[in-house]
Order: sequence, then structure tokens, then C-alpha cells
Amino acid sequence: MLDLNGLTKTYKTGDRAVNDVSLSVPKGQIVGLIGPSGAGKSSLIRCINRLVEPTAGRITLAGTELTGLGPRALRRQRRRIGMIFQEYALVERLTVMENVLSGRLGYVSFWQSFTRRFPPADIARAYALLDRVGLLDHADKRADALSGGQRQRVGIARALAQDPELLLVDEPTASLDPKTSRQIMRLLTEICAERDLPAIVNIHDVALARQFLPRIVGLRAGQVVFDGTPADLTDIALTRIYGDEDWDAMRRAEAEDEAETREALAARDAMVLA
Ligand SMILES: Nc1ncnc2c1ncn2[C@@H]1O[C@H](COP(=O)(O)OP(=O)(O)OP(=O)(O)O)[C@@H](O)[C@H]1O
Repeated sequence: MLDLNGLTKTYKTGDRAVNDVSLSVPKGQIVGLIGPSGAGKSSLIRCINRLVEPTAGRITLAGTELTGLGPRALRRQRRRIGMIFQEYALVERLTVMENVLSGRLGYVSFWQSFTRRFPPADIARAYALLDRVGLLDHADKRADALSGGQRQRVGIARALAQDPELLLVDEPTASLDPKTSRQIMRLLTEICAERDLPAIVNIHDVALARQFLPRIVGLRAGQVVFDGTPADLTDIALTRIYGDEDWDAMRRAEAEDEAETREALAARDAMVLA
């Protein structure tokens, strides 16, 4: 479905953020992209829809090569790729419904988009999507009146309104609390399964990636150094991805989080029992 072949990105500064990455993602598969800060996860994701222009290599989506397309053809192809962002990228003063409909902008004429007159089929589809992400009752609220988790649900519905063939997801839970993060990851995995949609999710939380994603790709210094299941992601594999120091620090942080959660639960139980 999605094929990356020797994908490379060297920025003008000389930083080689993505280095000869080859990867295939079949229909319906959701892949987690992990790696230390600066490993090239965002650059890789953004190269796929050419928000970042690759320096070398090929990107093929269902048989169409995206590298080398001119601006018009690229605009048309980008409709096939839905993007979900860490900071949601909603238009805050517009309603939830208007934000979801903005996913259709690539399909309607300039005048339709200028006057925000969308075809009835688009509106019906937007309602169905809001229902799917659990926000039907919030359709007329302004985006800035929503919680972080609700905003991310709008981001997901907007990406789906595009009717995409691929989802690119950049740190979808980085601004959310642990419980909401799990809800969002569950929603994403369910939606990909329902629609047979492939997805690449840039995710810094290894525990969350392990819990929800059947395939994990580890990047280090722009190169794929791991590609396997959560069960394959052993301490040795994690050390290969993060290096000794970072992996130990992550393990300590995870242990501290666990201890904090345990303490908070114990305190709550003590209050209930008192
Ligand atoms: N616009 C840019 N110009 C120059 N160098 C860049 C640019 N964007 C990223 N880089 C460099 O490319 C490398 C990879 O960065 P990237 O943001 O893709 O990594 P990342 O794995 O997503 O990191 P993080 O998890 O911290 O977001 C880094 O060395 C970074 O400094």
C-alpha cells in the first residue's frame, strides 16, 4: 500500500534527518514510529506527504509515485493522505462541524469553500464521523470550548472526512493525560481496522506503542534499527534504539510514573475508606 524506498532527507544545515529508509505498510496496518528525540520521526512522517521535501528515494502510495509530482498533482495526491497532529491544528473560532468539513476542502470548488457551502453528502458524512468519534452532541460548539481529548477526536474526524487511503499521525497523545491518551489510541486503532486504513503513528511513549500497535519501527539517527512486534521489543532492542543512557532514563521515568499512580490510587482509597 505505502512503500518507501531509500528515503533520505538532508536539511540545508547538513543534518541528515532520514537516512536511506525503506519500509512497506500494507492496508489496514498501523505502525508505531519510536526513537529518541532528533531521530528523524517527524521528518520521516512529513516526507511522506512532502510537507518536507525528500532529498532522495521514492514514496509510492497504492501504485502512485508521490516523489517527483508537480504542485497540482501533489495537491490532488495529498487528499489521499490524512494527517493528525499533536496540537490538533483546529481553527479555534470555528465550530466542531466546520472543522470536520474543512477536511473536504481539497474536494470542493473555490467558491464552495469560500462561502463554506458544502454538498449535503459531505455534511451527512461529517455528522456520521462526529457520531463515530463520540462528538455528535458537540457539533455546533466552537473548537476552543473543547477539552484536549475532544479536540483530538475532531482532528481524527477531520482527517477521515478527506476519505484518506493513509493516515499520518504525529504525536497524537503528547498533549494528553494518560487515560485520554489510551482512549485516543484505542479509537485510532479501531478506526484503522474498520476502514482497512494503513497508518504511521509517531509516538514517543513506548508503553503506549507496545499496548496498542502491532508493529513498531525504531529509528535512530535517521535509520531503521528495529522493525518488529511489541513482543520483539526487548531491552536489547530498546537499547539499540535509544542507547544505554536514554533507555535507562526512560525506564526510571516510567517506574516513577507507576509509583506516582500507585500512590495517588492509595491516597484516593484511603479517603474513600476514611
Ligand atoms: N527544518 C529543519 N532544518 C534543519 N534541521 C532540521 C529541521 N527539522 C529537523 N531538523 C533536524 O533533523 C533531525 C531530526 O529531527 P526530527 O524533528 O525529524 O526528529 P524527531 O525524531 O521527530 O524528534 P522529536 O521526537 O524531538 O520531535 C534533528 O537533528 C533536527 O535538528
